[in-house]
Amino acid sequence: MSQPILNVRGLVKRFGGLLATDHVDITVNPGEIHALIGPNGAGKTTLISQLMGELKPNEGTIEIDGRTVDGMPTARRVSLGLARTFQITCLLPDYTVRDNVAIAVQIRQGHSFRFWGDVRRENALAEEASTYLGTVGLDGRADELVANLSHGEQKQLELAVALATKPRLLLLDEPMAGLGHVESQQMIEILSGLRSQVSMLLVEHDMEAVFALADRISVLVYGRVIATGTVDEIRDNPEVRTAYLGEGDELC
Ligand SMILES: Nc1ncnc2c1ncn2[C@@H]1O[C@H](COP(=O)(O)OP(=O)(O)OP(=O)(O)O)[C@@H](O)[C@H]1O
Repeated sequence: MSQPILNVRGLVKRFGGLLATDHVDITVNPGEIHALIGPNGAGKTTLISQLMGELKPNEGTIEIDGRTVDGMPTARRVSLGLARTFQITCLLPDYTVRDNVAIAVQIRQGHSFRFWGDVRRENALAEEASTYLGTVGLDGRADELVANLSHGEQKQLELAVALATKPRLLLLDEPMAGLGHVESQQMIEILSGLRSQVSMLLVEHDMEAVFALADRISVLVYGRVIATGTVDEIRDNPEVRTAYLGEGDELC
């Protein structure tokens, strides 16, 4: 079997006396969507922040495509193919949809944000940006200001911005958060369509989305991975039911 695109071993993060990440082992294989679920405060966002290099672990090691990235700054991890989306969108509201993606393309190409004035004149940037907007179903909204987008459209745009960095592994922090049913279905379709292009670690509370998308699921409780398995294995796991949902509840 080919080596994992992400290999995390024994990752520990302490906030004072709180063990937010408790010796976490997790892998994401090429082409895999690996969902990470768990109750509020389980440590999911803390884990993603450590993968991106935004938070320094106390112990453990992280490999991307067989390469140890411990101590590497975020920008170098991005250049190795890591990208994240956020629970709360992180976009430039006063710029157009296309410009938000074009800026990400420009930064990927090694230009600094301060050369932003050139972006509008750069047709190649705009064309590449349009490709990513097409992938997430926003091609018809390219000239709209971000501030005028619905919450669901902003989530789609954030995904396009992440794709513009040409990631090999996408870290998705609750892409369904705040979406209505129709928008969630749309996001599921978009992510499903991306699975041949990019591996994903999907942090999500929406179990319908998790079950529709995940090849494997890991369950995090109080910072510890209590189970990893296929959708069926996790759905039928009594420890998961008890720890995650409480006795008697169903993972539906
Ligand atoms: N910077 C910080 N300083 C101190 N404690 C923190 C910090 N960041 C997170 N925590 C704590 O670490 C634990 C894990 O938080 P985290 O946000 O990673 O959980 P989560 O699983 O992402 O939760 P949610 O599903 O609500 O987003 C929580 O108890 C949280 O209060």
